[in-house]
Amino acid sequence: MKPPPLKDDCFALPPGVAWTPVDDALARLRDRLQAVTAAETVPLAQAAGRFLAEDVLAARSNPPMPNSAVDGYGFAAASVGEGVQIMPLVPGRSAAGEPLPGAVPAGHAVRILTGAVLPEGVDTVILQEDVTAEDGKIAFRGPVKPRANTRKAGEDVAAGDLLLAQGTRLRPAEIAILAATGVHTVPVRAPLRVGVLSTGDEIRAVGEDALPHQIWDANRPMLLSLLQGWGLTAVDLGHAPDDRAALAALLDRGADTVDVILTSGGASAGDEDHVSALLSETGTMDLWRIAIKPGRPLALGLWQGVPVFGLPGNPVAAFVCTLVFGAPALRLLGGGNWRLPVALTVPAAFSKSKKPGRREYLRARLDDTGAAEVFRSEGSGRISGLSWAEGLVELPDGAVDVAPGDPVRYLPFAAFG
Ligand SMILES: Nc1nc2c(c(=O)[nH]1)N[C@H]1C(S)=C(S)[C@@H](COP(=O)(O)OP(=O)(O)OC[C@H]3O[C@@H](n4cnc5c(N)ncnc54)[C@H](O)[C@@H]3O)O[C@H]1N2
Ligand code: MOO
Repeated sequence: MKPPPLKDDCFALPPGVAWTPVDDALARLRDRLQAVTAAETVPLAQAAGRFLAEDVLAARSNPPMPNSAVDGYGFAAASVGEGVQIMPLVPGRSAAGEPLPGAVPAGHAVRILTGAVLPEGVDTVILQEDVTAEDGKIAFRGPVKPRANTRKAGEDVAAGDLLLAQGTRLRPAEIAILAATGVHTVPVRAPLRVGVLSTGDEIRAVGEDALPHQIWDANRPMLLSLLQGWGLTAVDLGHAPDDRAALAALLDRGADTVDVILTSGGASAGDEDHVSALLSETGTMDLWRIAIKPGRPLALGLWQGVPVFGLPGNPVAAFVCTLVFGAPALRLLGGGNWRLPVALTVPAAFSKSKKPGRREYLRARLDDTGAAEVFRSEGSGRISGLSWAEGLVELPDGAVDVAPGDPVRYLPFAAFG
């Protein structure tokens, strides 16, 4: 079942807006985007990493019956007083998977193992370390706390409880709770297919020969591997020269095979910026001039109903825009909940005087003391700095003077996606 398509004007900005603050751009993406992938039911073994297409209720309680949390002896707390207690043991035992048939009479105890169902007449368990067992009897010191060392039926989750909400990503912990509560097939979204293409006459594909005025395509392999790391289906759509027909053909191919397209290069308004030009022709394009550094030009549009993120060509800008805007947007498009990365507040290991007007993302990593150091250059073509970095320092939209020791927001790369 395929959800309805996105609206033609989903990326429209209010008229007269010049520089869109990052938070406004994010709010707009959150409001305008929705799941575009089909819902399907898959066995739990194939559900890891997927987003739930519907709320899921627990099919059974966890645990299903009251059981023992320890290896020891079970009895009714009501039979236990203060001081030394001696209790006869009933024959047999209750083990996990092998419950004791029948009841344990008042004043009697039963051998019980971790995970075993509490037999009728047992509500409390004493640790075997606290007991002397001899000649079919046990001795221990009272009082005991009623229900000690036991787990109530449904104390974790009760049958019929809302287990996981629509849009939840199924991580190992979610897989475990689904398995434990008897939900063995799950309604999930199909994996989001994201196509990546590069543009520009200067670009040569990895493995091709490059003349001195040509450069190898760094963005496409970078973005494809970033998307794969996020558990998305990354599809290589190739490279288009600065030629509108060739680019249109690649976009057509993308529209037939993927759910979202990321392009890099040609996003601004230069003579050869065909991504923005083509998307403008379809009438669905909005060039978002976002108050962000790096990554100012971000062209957003629909190509035959498929959302296109026209990323800037500079590799650092393409990477940062994919993290800042792509990660939450792709999550929504794939059926997930809106989620922004959680920043750590850490001391700065650098100084910087920042002008007002746009939010800045600096390539950064934490030093031995946990302070954020930043790459020596802010050049948007300096790919080596991305490799040096392990995250980004986010400086606010307004002016700020950062001195060593001042708190700054640090976003580890792992916090995105
Ligand atoms: N007059 C202005 N010029 C530029 C502005 C501006 O505001 N006014 N902004 C600059 C900034 S900032 C960026 S970022 C770029 C973005 O422009 P495009 O998206 O049109 O990118 P291109 O011009 O196609 O490429 C920019 C740069 O990146 C290199 N590149 C492109 N694709 C790849 C690739 N796949 N792998 C590696 N490197 C790539 C390309 O060769 C250029 O050097 O515009 C600025 N100009
Ligand atoms: O997007 Mo540009 O590379 O901001 O610096």
